[in-house]
Amino acid sequence: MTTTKDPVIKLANLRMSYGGRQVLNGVDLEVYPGQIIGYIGPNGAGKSTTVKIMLGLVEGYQGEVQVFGQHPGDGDASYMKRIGYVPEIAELYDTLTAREYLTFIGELYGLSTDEAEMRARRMMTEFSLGDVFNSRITTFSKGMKQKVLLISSLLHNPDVLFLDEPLSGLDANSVMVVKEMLALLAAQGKAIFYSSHIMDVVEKISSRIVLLDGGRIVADGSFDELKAQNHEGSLEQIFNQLTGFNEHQDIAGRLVSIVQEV
Ligand SMILES: Nc1ncnc2c1ncn2[C@@H]1O[C@H](COP(=O)(O)OP(=O)(O)OP(=O)(O)O)[C@@H](O)[C@H]1O
Repeated sequence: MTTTKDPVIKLANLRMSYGGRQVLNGVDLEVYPGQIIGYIGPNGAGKSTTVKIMLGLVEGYQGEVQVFGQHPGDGDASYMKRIGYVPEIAELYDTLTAREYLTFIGELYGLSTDEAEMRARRMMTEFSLGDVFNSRITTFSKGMKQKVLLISSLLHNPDVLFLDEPLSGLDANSVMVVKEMLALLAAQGKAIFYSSHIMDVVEKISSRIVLLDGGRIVADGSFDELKAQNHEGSLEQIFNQLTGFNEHQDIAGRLVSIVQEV
């Protein structure tokens, strides 16, 4: 992919092993402002590991990692203020109210208390959660917690967003709001790393799709480019083809047989 802008993220020959087992086998990737990267791959492909390395949460990798020209783990974490992160499994502080939690997160990202609280309140209201701003997060439904997480990743107006299954638990109306919001943010120059197993959403929202399999990038391009290269109709079919998976009917049949055995 060619562009005149500098990459916000650059990975070169990124490798990582856990206990002698290689989980990243040389990942090369440059991400540019305005891109929505659909970052996909089978379970265990290495998606979360890559993201955690970029966030400075995992060390011990080999190869080159640059985020806004900085190297994670070099002691200067100032680039983190330009990043928003929605993890797949979140450690929300359930005993706090949404106001307390979001104000705390906003302050961590360098906002004043008043600014963090005001921005959080306004975003909560837009997500129809204005009435529960002062309620404890422990009382929230899964979708409500997901909205709080999304808000927490956006409070400080980051330049790069890492989103892992960001639509998890959201109702159909909220899904439309978030998809539209991501498109608007990308149009303003934000780079968005969108990791999900929901292929039809990835297909629609991504300007570029990166498919990781076995710790390697096996496809990188727009959906139309991948379609032209693979002669398949949907991203789900391209995913199946590139990851060599064509056994879903056999496996489903065997599972149903087991279910029916008793
Ligand atoms: N802390 C760890 N210790 C040992 N192995 C790990 C650790 N974290 C991840 N792994 C292994 O690294 C491989 C890649 O894991 P990773 O979580 O990056 O995959 P993923 O692509 O995000 O998968 P999923 O789609 O299931 O979330 C897996 O085989 C996993 O078991």
